[in-house]
Amino acid sequence: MTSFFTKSSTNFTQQQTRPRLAVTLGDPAGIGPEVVLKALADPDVTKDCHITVVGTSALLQAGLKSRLSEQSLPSQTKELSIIDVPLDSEITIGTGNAASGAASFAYMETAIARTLCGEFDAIVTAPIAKSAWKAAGHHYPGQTELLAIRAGVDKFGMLFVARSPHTGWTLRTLLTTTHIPLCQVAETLSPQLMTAKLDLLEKCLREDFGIEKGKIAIAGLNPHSGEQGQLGREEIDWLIPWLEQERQKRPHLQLDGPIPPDTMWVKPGQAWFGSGISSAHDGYLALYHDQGLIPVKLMAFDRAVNTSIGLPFIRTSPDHGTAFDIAGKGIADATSMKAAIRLATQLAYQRQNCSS
Ligand SMILES: NC(=O)C1=CN([C@@H]2O[C@H](COP(=O)(O)OP(=O)(O)OC[C@H]3O[C@@H](n4cnc5c(N)ncnc54)[C@H](O)[C@@H]3O)[C@@H](O)[C@H]2O)C=CC1
Ligand SMILES: NCC(=O)COP(=O)(O)O
Repeated sequence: MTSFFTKSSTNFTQQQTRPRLAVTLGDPAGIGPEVVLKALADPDVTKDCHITVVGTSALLQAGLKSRLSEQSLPSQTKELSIIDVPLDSEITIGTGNAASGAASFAYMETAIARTLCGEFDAIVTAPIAKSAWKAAGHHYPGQTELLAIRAGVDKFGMLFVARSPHTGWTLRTLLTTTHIPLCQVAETLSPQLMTAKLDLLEKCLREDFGIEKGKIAIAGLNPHSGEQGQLGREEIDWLIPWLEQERQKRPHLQLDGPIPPDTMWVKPGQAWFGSGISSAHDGYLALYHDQGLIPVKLMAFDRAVNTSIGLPFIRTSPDHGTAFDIAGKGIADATSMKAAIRLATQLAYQRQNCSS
């Protein structure tokens, strides 16, 4: 199995228990059911974990009967373990709306409640449409925030993890702010928020990826990190002083920054495509959604995994969305969903190792 881990072993032993994963179907009008079925048909993805699908059984049956069944899929849904969440209203494939939003929200609530009761070690979520949740009356910026609220945590993060198929190097990008309008980014960023995210990233590198003395790159906000105040003052006013304080507090870490946001991605790009792994960082702290996710998706759209850190359980998800434009056509690529299941499995084994 492809490993996301740089140092720790991923050779699972007989003594270890296969992690129990709840896999939600996401928005049923999107490609979620398709990528879940395709992932579950791959024995390399399923061999080290026990998967229970949380979603609408009838949808999976329909998926198996449709042209999706021309692909490699589990031969029958009875081979799958499913928690059936029936639909209240009919779904139109390719159209996210109140009905599809109500369904994907119900899948999440079911998976979260059962995980909090101890039934699962991890939740793997297929994508939802935030607008469909809103249409159904559920006002959350996304699944990450719902998970954090239900788990009762206020310090949590959205981390994207991807392993290069070219070099084996792993890109880890944490977003400081996530689903807010761009015009609110500067006012939302603060030294306190940055410290909270750095705490999460340091802990995650250490506990989940076995990296004790991490090298972390921190982006600037403005072009050229403000060009000494000429192109924006956030770096001078608080980002550089904050970073200096953090360097004193965390001498075991190498904290580089604020790195001009455009050039920050040159070294990871080289490490991803074939040169210069040694000068790349173990973690990248981006200040806002698109600053972090444009490079992630350029390098690794087909395989990056969105991981929620800071929760009392593991949660992973593919990096892509509902892809309504191709839903029902049988052409969705399940590589990122497979990577999400693999990473959840590996994190669960890693946590078993830590607690034994
Ligand atoms: N984790 C989650 O729940 C996420 C949900 N979304 C939601 O998805 C919805 C659509 O977002 P978009 O920005 O359009 O991004 P998207 O990822 O759904 O689609 C972008 C483009 O990539 C293609 N694509 C996406 N996944 C693919 C796959 N597995 N195989 C082949 N092609 C694929 C689509 O056909 C489309 O052309 C939005 O409502 C957004 O909020 C977006 C990202 C993550
Ligand atoms: N762009 C990332 C994203 O939309 C993740 O959303 P969610 O997993 O919090 O629903």
